[in-house]
Formats: sequence, structure tokens, C-alpha cells
Amino acid sequence: PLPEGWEMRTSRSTGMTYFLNTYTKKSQWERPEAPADPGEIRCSHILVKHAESRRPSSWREENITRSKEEALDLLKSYRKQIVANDVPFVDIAMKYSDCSSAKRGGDLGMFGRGQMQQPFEEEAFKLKLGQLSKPVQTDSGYHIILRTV
Ligand SMILES: N=C(N)NCCC[C@H](NC(=O)[C@@H]1CCC/C1=C/[C@H](COP(=O)(O)O)NC=O)C(N)=O
Repeated sequence: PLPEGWEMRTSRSTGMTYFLNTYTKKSQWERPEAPADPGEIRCSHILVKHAESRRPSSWREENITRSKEEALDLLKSYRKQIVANDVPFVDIAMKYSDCSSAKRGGDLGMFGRGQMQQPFEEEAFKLKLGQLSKPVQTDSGYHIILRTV
């Protein structure tokens, strides 16, 4: 079978088979070996900042003083509640995320490569639709990422 995100088409003019990336609508002659590059994805995240965050302040807390270790432990406890289906991701994001996106349940909107900090981008583009990442560290703090589109 074709890797995820690709469709096989037949060229009307030449009758030759080509392959369509169903996300970007780009086509190619070569049979793809890897899942189609989505180009842009949409994610929500929960961010827990700490004293060494690049901006140790948020809508929740004027001056964030928790340690990196405390931040990671806190984020792991949130992840556990979400994975156990005890609390919806959006509820945790709205109450506890140290990012302004908390107001939107953690939604960051659509983004392509080159927009987010590298470690975040790397993890986000690996996620399958609907998948929740493990904790990811950026200069902002620690995140868990949910791919929604
Ligand atoms: N395109 C959208 N929706 N917004 C622009 C994002 C800019 C980007 N932001 C990040 O990389 C951090 C890590 C992933 C999410 C994110 C959110 C940060 C985290 O909080 P802060 O450390 O800034 O206080 N809050 C907002 O930007 C960047 N290149 O700095």
C-alpha cells in the first residue's frame, strides 16, 4: 500500500501513473516511500514554565519560580490525567498552561516548519493525527503537544 497521505492518480494526457500528496496537493512521478509531508499542521499544547524559562511569567503567574524539576513533574502529572481520560486536554490547558494559548484550550493554530522552536517543531511534526507527545523541553519550558489537524 501507499504510505499515509498519498493517492495514486493516472495522468489524463499521458495515461501515466503519478502520486498526489493529499495535504499539499503537490504531485510527483516517483512512488513515495515515506508518509506525505503535511506542510502545515495544527497543534494544541500545555506549557509549564519554570524559573529558567526564557520568559518566566504568564497570565497565571506574574513571576514563575518553580524549578525545572518541579515543572516537569507537574507536566507529567497532567499528562497522566489526560492519558487516563480523567480530565480532557482542553480543561488542563485552560487551567494550567503558562502560554497565552491557554485561553483557546492550548490551540496554536496551523503552523509550518520554521515557526516554532526547533525541539517543539521536531516533536510536533512526528505526531500522527490525534496523538499526544511525551514532554518536550524548549527555552519556554516543558510542553506536551496534541496534534489536531
Ligand atoms: N504561531 C503561533 N501560534 N505563535 C507564534 C509562536 C512563536 C514561537 N513560540 C514557540 O516556539 C513556543 C514553543 C512552542 C509554542 C510556543 C509558545 C510561546 C511560549 O511562551 P513564551 O516562551 O513565548 O513566553 N508562546 C507564544 O509564542 C517562537 N518561535 O518563539
